[in-house]
Amino acid sequence: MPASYAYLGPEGTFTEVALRTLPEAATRELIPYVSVQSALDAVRTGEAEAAFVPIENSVEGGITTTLDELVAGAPLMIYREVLLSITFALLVRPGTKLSDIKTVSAHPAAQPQVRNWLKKNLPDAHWESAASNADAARLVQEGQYDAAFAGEFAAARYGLEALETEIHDAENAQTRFVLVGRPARPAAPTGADKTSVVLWQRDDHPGGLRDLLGEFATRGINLMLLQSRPTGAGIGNYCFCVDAEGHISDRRVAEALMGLKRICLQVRYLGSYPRADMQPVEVQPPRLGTSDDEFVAAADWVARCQDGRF
Ligand SMILES: O=C(O)C(=O)Cc1ccccc1
Repeated sequence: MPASYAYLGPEGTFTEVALRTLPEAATRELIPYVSVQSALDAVRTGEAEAAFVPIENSVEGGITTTLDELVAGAPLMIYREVLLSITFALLVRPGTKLSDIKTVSAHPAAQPQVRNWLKKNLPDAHWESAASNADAARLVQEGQYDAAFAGEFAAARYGLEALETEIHDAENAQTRFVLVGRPARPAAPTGADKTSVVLWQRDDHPGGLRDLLGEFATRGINLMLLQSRPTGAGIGNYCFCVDAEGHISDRRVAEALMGLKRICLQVRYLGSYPRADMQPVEVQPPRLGTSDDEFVAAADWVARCQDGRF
């Protein structure tokens, strides 16, 4: 049996479409799971080699179920990311008219992307959350709901028709997906990489978050995501999910992680992987002293001082 990738199913999700854009997916068995949790569990138990799940969208931010799964439990690592532009179709059983629709369903992350359209076109329709957009389509096929927001491509799979297409409140809405596996040596740097970590503060004090962010700022590292998630230990207790430009093998990134390790209660490394947009990482101001060579030279100098060879 070939190694398998678990993904947020059932068949016909945006997740499946995004997964199939990865060359390595062609050589794996792709297995749909009913939820992000179950797909990631399959990785943790060794049932699947990796799982492919949505993690962030440009309209609403982080997909919290995915972030929370990565933050807690046995450590996992992000290997790859994919960006997909998203527009929704309104899928119904053949013959259904707009005026027949009393209930609509989709994944919760779809709601902020279709809210204005719904208000204008179906102001009285009742929203029912589904485990995924394709699952909403499946439930429409079964007769549980009247309409689903999903990819137009899901219509054929579930015997539905698209009453409307190209539904999107925000232009250029994109969703980011990640391939998650068990911890392993990160892939070699490409020059266009990002590094994901979760940070827990040691204590609550004024400027605490600034101290964490300062470890990146002083080394010229730009951030691409900062999302706080409750730790579950009471109101006001948060950890921070951070995506930073660069690879752990870049000296400035490694030094920032060392700085964070010293000042944080806990740091969870979630991986270094190529950016989907393949934009080369440019060191941000302060540029002075943030290149690999300068870190090496400075470390050499300290070693020579310690040796009395300066
Ligand atoms: O992949 C899907 O179809 C999902 O249900 C997740 C999702 C939700 C909203 C936008 C893109 C992907």
